[in-house]
Amino acid sequence: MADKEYTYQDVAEHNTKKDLFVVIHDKIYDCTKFVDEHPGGEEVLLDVGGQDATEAFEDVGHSDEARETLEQLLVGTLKRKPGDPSPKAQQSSLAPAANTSSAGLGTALYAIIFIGGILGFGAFQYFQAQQGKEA
Ligand code: HEM
Repeated sequence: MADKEYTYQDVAEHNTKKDLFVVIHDKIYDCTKFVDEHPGGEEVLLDVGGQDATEAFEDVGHSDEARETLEQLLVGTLKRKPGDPSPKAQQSSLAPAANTSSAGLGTALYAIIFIGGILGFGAFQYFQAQQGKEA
């Protein structure tokens, strides 16, 4: 059932609280059972019912747990037809991950430079002390 293909027109028919599909990253999710449980409220889900909710979903910065929940709601993939809206926020799904990892690298680099500085300073002090002894 999860590999069923839906067009935008098919998805658009599922836009009520009793029958609620959303499109996120070109996958179709059936939120009907989830709508009452959504920590962000039913209103926001109903707003994007039957439509592409990629941007709305990503803008909130949902947790990994939310993404796991999402996978359980998967019912199919989007079948694009000419003239359909273009994919939304495709890159932005990658951007936060890329940013996080580069931020992590940045911190590590600072740590290495900092430790390197301390080691260098220690060596310098040691060197000076040795020279002092010789003189
Ligand atoms: C079917 C898709 C969705 C799932 C599975 C889902 C799941 C969740 C989960 C588990 C949370 C709790 C916080 C977290 O773990 O990140 C959450 C919070 C939230 N969600 Fe969603 N969500 C979905 C779609 C949406 C959409 C389309 C919107 C539209 C704006 C939205 C708006 C919010 C907001 C505003 C919160 C924050 C609530 C708060 O912290 O008070 N969600 N969602």
